Amino acid sequence: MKIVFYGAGNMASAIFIGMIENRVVEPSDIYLTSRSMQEKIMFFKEKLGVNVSYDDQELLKDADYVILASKPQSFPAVAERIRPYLEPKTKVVSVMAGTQIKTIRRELKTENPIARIMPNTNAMVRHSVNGISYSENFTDRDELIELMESFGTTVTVGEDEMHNITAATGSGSAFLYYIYEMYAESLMELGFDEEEAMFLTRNLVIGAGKMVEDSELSFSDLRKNITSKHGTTEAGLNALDGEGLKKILITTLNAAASRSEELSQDEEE
Ligand SMILES: NC(=O)C1=CN([C@@H]2O[C@H](COP(=O)(O)OP(=O)(O)OC[C@H]3O[C@@H](n4cnc5c(N)ncnc54)[C@H](O)[C@@H]3O)[C@@H](O)[C@H]2O)C=CC1
Ligand SMILES: O=C(O)[C@@H]1CCC=N1
Repeated sequence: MKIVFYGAGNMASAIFIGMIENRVVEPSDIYLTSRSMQEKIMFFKEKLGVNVSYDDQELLKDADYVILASKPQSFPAVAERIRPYLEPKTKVVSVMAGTQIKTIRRELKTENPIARIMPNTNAMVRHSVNGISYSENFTDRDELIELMESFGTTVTVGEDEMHNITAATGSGSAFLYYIYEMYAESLMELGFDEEEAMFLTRNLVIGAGKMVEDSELSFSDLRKNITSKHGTTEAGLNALDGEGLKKILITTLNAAASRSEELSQDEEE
């Protein structure tokens, strides 16, 4: 198998590290390239044993998959590199938020099968949620799904649903991290020093995550098990509801999904 990544940043590295650690590919199956010779990419070569090249012809020769893992704004430059050497057998897989299949087809000037995936950086710990949608001619889907399930779970969606998946799970962990960040800062307001606030928050989050993983209870039942009548938790939850937490989250998710739609419209102009 030959899998070529254009881009070796946060998302690409979470994917290829996930695939290698879970042994669905050999490090020698992975080929990386980036915009410039970067220390980071050489680190991956030395640490993991993956291939690194800046020769597009060599990279794309006999490739089974090419993974588009740059920012959407860099895609025209990436497409220029790929276009001359893309072989008919190579399946194109994009992780770029908001870049539509028809745009990828147009920029690459190709009829090759194209899939869009929307993973998240939890791929590093095998817990990415991967939205996936395909061009009609992407018929051989099982192999791609197997590759993706090595670093998480896969949900097949229509391309128009990608905006919501991008908001919900592509960006979603950043929203949760931000809440943890704000929680730690709020503990400092309560009187803990920074080290204590980070220690307490980190262990709280790890413990809650493990409870979600191990327990069969719903989020709501887990919460209710902590909430005594007229107790401290109830007082805190009432305050949280009073501030309109759900409304804040709906606004957050709508903003992210709308930005994904905007990105897909920008490219049509
Ligand atoms: N970071 C995340 O959590 C997620 C990111 N994505 C998508 O993944 C893509 C990459 O995001 P990140 O990894 O966070 O960005 P990043 O900035 O960490 O990495 C971007 C990579 O693209 C490379 N690149 C730029 N121009 C290039 C060119 N002309 N030729 C070859 N490589 C080139 C850069 O050298 C770099 O390695 C974005 O399109 C984003 O929408 C999707 C899901 C989650
Ligand atoms: O912020 C972004 O645009 C990318 C897409 C999903 C997560 N990160």
